[in-house]
Amino acid sequence: MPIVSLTNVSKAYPSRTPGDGEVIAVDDVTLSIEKGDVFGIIGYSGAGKSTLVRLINALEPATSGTILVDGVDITALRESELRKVRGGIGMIFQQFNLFSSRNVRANIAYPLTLAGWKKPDIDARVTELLSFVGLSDKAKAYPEQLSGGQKQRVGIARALATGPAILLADEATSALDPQTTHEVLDLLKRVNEEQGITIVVITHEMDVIQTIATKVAVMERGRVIEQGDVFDVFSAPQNPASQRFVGTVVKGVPSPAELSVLRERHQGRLVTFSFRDGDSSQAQVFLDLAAAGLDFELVYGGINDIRGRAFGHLTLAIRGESAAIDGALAAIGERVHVTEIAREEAR
Ligand SMILES: Nc1ncnc2c1ncn2[C@@H]1O[C@H](COP(=O)(O)OP(=O)(O)OP(=O)(O)O)[C@@H](O)[C@H]1O
Repeated sequence: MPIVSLTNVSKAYPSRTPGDGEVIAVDDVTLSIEKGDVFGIIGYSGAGKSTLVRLINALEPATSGTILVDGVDITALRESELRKVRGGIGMIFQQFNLFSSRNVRANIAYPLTLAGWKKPDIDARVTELLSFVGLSDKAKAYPEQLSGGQKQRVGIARALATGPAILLADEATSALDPQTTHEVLDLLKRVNEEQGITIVVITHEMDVIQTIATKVAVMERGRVIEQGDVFDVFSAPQNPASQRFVGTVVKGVPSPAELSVLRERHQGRLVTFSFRDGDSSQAQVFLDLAAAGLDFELVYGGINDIRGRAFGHLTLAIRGESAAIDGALAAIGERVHVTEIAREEAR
């Protein structure tokens, strides 16, 4: 059973511009998140990601549709019952949202105090969490004495304090440098793998998804335009908007500017071969082209790794008789994805 499931969920807000009608922030979204997933939600600013998370978190009511969290329809609950649902969901934020007047230990203890835990139990739990996030030596420090990465570790410890089943991360690494981002992502991976917590990651940073997510949903103008296994969406995105996103992080696909440079420098037809693990080997492609009597050179390429599975793109400039090229590409196209990105131009 999914831990979170949305069916035809929409959320409309009155527009911030008076007299301007409504903004449909989330538009007819259906998705399910399985227990143990690291589920990424990506999309440009304004796509509706934060609104979607506020709906899952029961911070806002949906305008229509059904939202099940752990099998409970939260759209039908009263405020007192919603509070219980929120207790099972931890949240971390881009700006960390720590209390600057409290030290690290007191920040992490805060939700436990709210939940009515006894002092010795709080102390033991906070000590355990400090060790899990690697900040045992910072218990007495104040947020302003910490680096961004350390602050987010405190945020994670605080979010985990009451033992939630789900952790929502809203742009949790967007304020961090790349090295610190990777340390925080490693910690989130441990939260998922060692504690079995389902994580929902909202981000506009594709490499965050590539590093930790198992599933991904791409949002555009309130809608989910593509969703699936990260490997599938990244290695063969179907929707043009997802292709644009994925193109920003996937190695091996020339950008339009790079393509015109390639076009300038190399004669022949420029063809990209896209490989996914299990497909026919790159060597076989070269052998097939050679067997067809074609002349070719490798002009662009790259291999990507997503959680141990590889895919890649190689662009070749192929020269020879047009019919021979067409025949070879048709035969190779039976086994690997072939995209002709530029034909020979008259020079
Ligand atoms: N309280 C609100 N009142 C009116 N409009 C809102 C409100 N909250 C969000 N919106 C609008 O809904 C749309 C989706 O916003 P949302 O913040 O969910 O997008 P996002 O993908 O999270 O973007 P960002 O990354 O910039 O936060 C935007 O057009 C936004 O202006």
